[in-house]
Formats: sequence, C-alpha cells, structure tokens
Amino acid sequence: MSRSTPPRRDDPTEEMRRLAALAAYELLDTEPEQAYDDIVRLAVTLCSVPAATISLVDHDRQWFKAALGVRVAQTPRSQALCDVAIRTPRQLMLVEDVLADARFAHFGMTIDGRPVRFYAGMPLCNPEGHALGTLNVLDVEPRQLSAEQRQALELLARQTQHLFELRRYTREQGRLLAERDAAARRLEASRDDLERRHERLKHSAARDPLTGLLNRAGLGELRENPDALARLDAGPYSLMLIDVDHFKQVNDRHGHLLGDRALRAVADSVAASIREGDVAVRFGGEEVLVVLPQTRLAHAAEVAGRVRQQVAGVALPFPLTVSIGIAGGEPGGDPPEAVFERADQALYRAKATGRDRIVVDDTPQVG
Ligand SMILES: Nc1nc2c(ncn2[C@@H]2O[C@H](COP(=O)(O)OP(=O)(O)OP(=O)(O)O)[C@@H](O)[C@H]2O)c(=O)[nH]1
Repeated sequence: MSRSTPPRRDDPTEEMRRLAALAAYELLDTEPEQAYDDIVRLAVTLCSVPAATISLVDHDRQWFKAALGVRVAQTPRSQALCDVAIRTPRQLMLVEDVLADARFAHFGMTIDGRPVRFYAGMPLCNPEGHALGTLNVLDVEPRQLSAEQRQALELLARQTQHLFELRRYTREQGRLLAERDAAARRLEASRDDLERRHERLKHSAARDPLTGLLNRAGLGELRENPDALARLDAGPYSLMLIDVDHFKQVNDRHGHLLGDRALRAVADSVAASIREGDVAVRFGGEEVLVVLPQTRLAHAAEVAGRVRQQVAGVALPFPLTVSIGIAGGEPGGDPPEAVFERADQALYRAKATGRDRIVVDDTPQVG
C-alpha cells in the first residue's frame, strides 16, 4: 500500500450515482443472510484473521451486511477504512499497520477494545463499476497477506458480487411479475367495467325510460335471443296485449304528467302480476305486450285478471281501466306473428264490446 496522500473523495455526481446504485440493491438494513455470513467466515478462515466484514458504504455510515469478530452493525463513514478502499474500485487495499499510517491513525477502530492494526479490503462493485462497499479482513496485529490469501479475498469478493447480482435479478423479476400481475388486474378491471357499461347501454337502449319495461328494440333483441325463443318452443305459450282505456281523455283532462303516472302504474301492475320468465314490452304509446312462455290460455287469463285488479287499485284522481286481448300459440302451430295478430283482434273486441275487460281468442290453432 503506498503511503502517498489519501485519495481524493469522489466527486459529488459520481458519489450520487454510486449511492443510487447501492440503493437499487435494497440491501441496506436487511436481515442477516447465511450466504453472506458464510463468505465472512471463509474470509476469516482463509486469511487467518479474527474479523471480517461485508461493508456497504452508505451516505454517512458503513453498514455491515455480514460481520464476524465485529460487534457493531455499523460505524460512521468517517471512521471507515472501506470508504478509502472504494475509491480504487478494482483494487485490493492493504494497510499493514493502521496505527503507523498517518492517513488512518486517527480512525480509532477497535475489535473487542483492541485497536485495529491490520486492514485489507476488496471493493465490491456492480457491473457498471460502482464500488458499493468492500469485503474486509481485520486484525489487531500488524501483518501481511500471502499471495494466496489475497487471491482468496478477491475470489470471495467476486462471489459476494454474484450474490448481489442474484439479489438484484430476483428482485427485478419479482417487480416485473408484480407489475405484470397489476397490469393484468387493471386490464381485467377495465374489461369488467367495459362489460358493465356495455350491459348498461344495452339495458338502457332496450328499456323504455318512462315505464322501465322493454321497448320494441328490446323485443327485437329478444327475438334474436336463442334462450327466449327456446322458451317459446318449449310448449304452449300465450301473448297478451294490454291497452289503457280512453287514455287520450286522461291526457286531455288531467294533463300529460298524470297520464305518464298512469302509464307507469299500469307497467307496475303488469310487472307485479307476471312471473320471472314472462316478458313485458311497452309496445305502443299506451299498449303493453306480455309474452308468457309455457303458459296456457286459462292461466294467461288469470294473469290478465290480476293485472286488471292491480290497475283498478291504483291511486289516481280518476278511474283507470285496461282492456286485454289474449291469444295462445304452441310449437309447430301458428307462427308468433299470427298469434300476435289474434291477440290484437281479441283486444279490438275487448275495446269494441265496452272496454275494461279481458277477451281470450278462441280461434283453433292452424297446424
Ligand atoms: N302521457 C302520455 N301519453 C301517451 C304516451 N304515449 C302515448 N300517449 C297517448 O296515449 C293516447 C292513446 O290514445 P288512443 O290511441 O286514441 O286511445 P285511447 O284514448 O286510449 O282510447 P281507447 O284505446 O280506444 O280506449 C294518445 O293520446 C297518446 O298521445 C306517453 O308516453 N305518455
């Protein structure tokens, strides 16, 4: 070791880069690890010294990732020989007698109360050449290292660097995996959100905003829905057309707002009278179509009776009644359009014969 003037402290930019490089390993203040402990033990054995450390040179301290024969976890950087060693990153620094060296005599390092006399430190560099710390061996006697011991120290330093890189690689992989998972979660969330928006849009496009019943677009969609069609194919079904009586008068006498309330009341009455598989559609201004899959005419007539009753019970400042026409269909019988036509004629008859009534179409099915 030359005894010339101490190496100049690194320039601030370089030091900042070195500290950033050290921080990237997230090694400082971590728990002890067997692999690093093994390295200092090997260093002690191979160099026949009482103490060895893996020191990381932080902003204002040296912190020991592993230490044998040294009782403290860290020391101020101002007293760290390794702070000097890292200034020649690829070179082993040897101080045969610390107390005889004017540069370090005042450092005052001790092992078990005895001053450190001998120091050898091999810088631990990252692949970019930043010295993060050193692998050190220390003794309380002035001494030297044999060529083999120097080489052993260099090899152990290289192993330590491999451990550092492995750590960085593992953490980077962990981070990438976490990022990938987070991205996958974000993607899933936005897909769910999109699906929800799509459903809402579909729902609002298919629904009549005044009554909440399906609108004609909704009915069209239902026609393209194989599940709904399969339900009509499953057995005899009924179609019911409900029309509010003298609704024009309601509007004319009581205003459109009350007219709207009446329409909502009729829609609610229908919704309360049908079962889950039935479908109610606001078909025209004051006309509601109800599709009742797997429902015979007699049962459809009962449902119609419930609708009439419900409508009669609605609290409005005028009496509200409905006329209802019902027709039945069955798989292999009239096409649904023909059944609808018959329900419409039944409704016409209900209107023509005095309104506020149910007319069930009794035309025999054409096979
Ligand atoms: N308030 C309100 N009125 C509507 C709405 N849609 C249609 N109407 C009205 O419903 C009335 C339907 O009148 P008509 O088809 O003549 O039949 P009606 O007066 O009910 O007579 P009948 O069906 O023969 O008993 C019209 O005056 C439409 O303006 C709506 O969304 N709100």
